[in-house]
Amino acid sequence: MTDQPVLSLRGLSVRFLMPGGRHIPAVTDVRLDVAAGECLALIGESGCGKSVLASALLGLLPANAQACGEAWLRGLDLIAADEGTLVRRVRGRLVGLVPQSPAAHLTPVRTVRSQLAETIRALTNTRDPGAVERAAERAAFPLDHLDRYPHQLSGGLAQRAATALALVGEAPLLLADEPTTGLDRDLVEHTVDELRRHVTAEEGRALLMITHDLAAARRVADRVAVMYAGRIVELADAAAFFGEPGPRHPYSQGLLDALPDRAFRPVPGMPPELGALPDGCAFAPRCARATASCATLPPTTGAVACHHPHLMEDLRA
Ligand SMILES: Nc1ncnc2c1ncn2[C@@H]1O[C@H](COP(=O)(O)OP(=O)(O)OP(=O)(O)O)[C@@H](O)[C@H]1O
Ligand code: NI
Repeated sequence: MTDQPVLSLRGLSVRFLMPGGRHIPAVTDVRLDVAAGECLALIGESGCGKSVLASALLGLLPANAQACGEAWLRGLDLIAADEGTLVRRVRGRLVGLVPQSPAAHLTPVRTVRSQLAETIRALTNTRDPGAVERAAERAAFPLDHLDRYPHQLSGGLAQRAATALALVGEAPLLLADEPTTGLDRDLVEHTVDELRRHVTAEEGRALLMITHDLAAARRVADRVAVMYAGRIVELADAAAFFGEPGPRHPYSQGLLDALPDRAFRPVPGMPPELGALPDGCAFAPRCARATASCATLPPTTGAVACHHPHLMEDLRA
């Protein structure tokens, strides 16, 4: 195995072109790496750009979107790839997508067996019927449910079917966008544990998990990337972030304080309109630590984009 990251994002930005020549910057200047065997959780409030980033990696942005920057995966820049390359090499093969809503992602009129068989044929050229059962077993999908239709599955089993499909191509990057939405707590834990199980350095696989669910992120992530208004404002080791010394960006602290088992105090105010961002720090209007210096964009020194992040010493005090 090499030390090369599985995924390297360099200056990745996506903006939407709107009528009247307006632009909406949904993702701005994202730089991060995900290593083999690593799970990176991408967190942040609704509308901050998480799913747009995921769509950019799969070449599935809407027509009015413009992506720039680079996203390297096994020597291929996903942002520069044309549609043919995306179909032949990327979707399912380099990037396995675990969808947000498996029920909607699965084809309603076909059984799980037939959908798995088709994906296996398409991605691996295998017609061996045993391959379907092996694929189901990998995702702990029960074999006696293979002949069911998606609507006959519980939420948890639909999620496992979707995971089985995502794993077929042996993709080095698993991309999970809110894989636990609508599942109850036990199933959340089971689902993220299952995903985690497939992410090993030996297999050279990495997981980028987009989630609102900080408890799920805490359970499986090695590192956390916090997104605010399209930018990554903090990149941190998960143990330090969720445990001691805690997050350093005031927004990250706000997210954790909002948890029911912590202060249960929501981040004050609302996320900004992406089409009307302030010139400086986008979080400043909601930030108790904001000063005049926040009228300029914060530097990204270290892994925190903030003019006055919490200092490690203060957090420990
Ligand atoms: N087709 C589009 N046209 C214009 N703007 C869009 C379009 N799709 C998304 N956006 C903008 O991109 C922003 C980010 O959306 P995105 O779906 O990535 O949010 P998210 O972080 O995934 O939120 P959630 O947690 O609710 O899924 C939205 O707030 C919206 O302003
Ligand atoms: Ni989303």
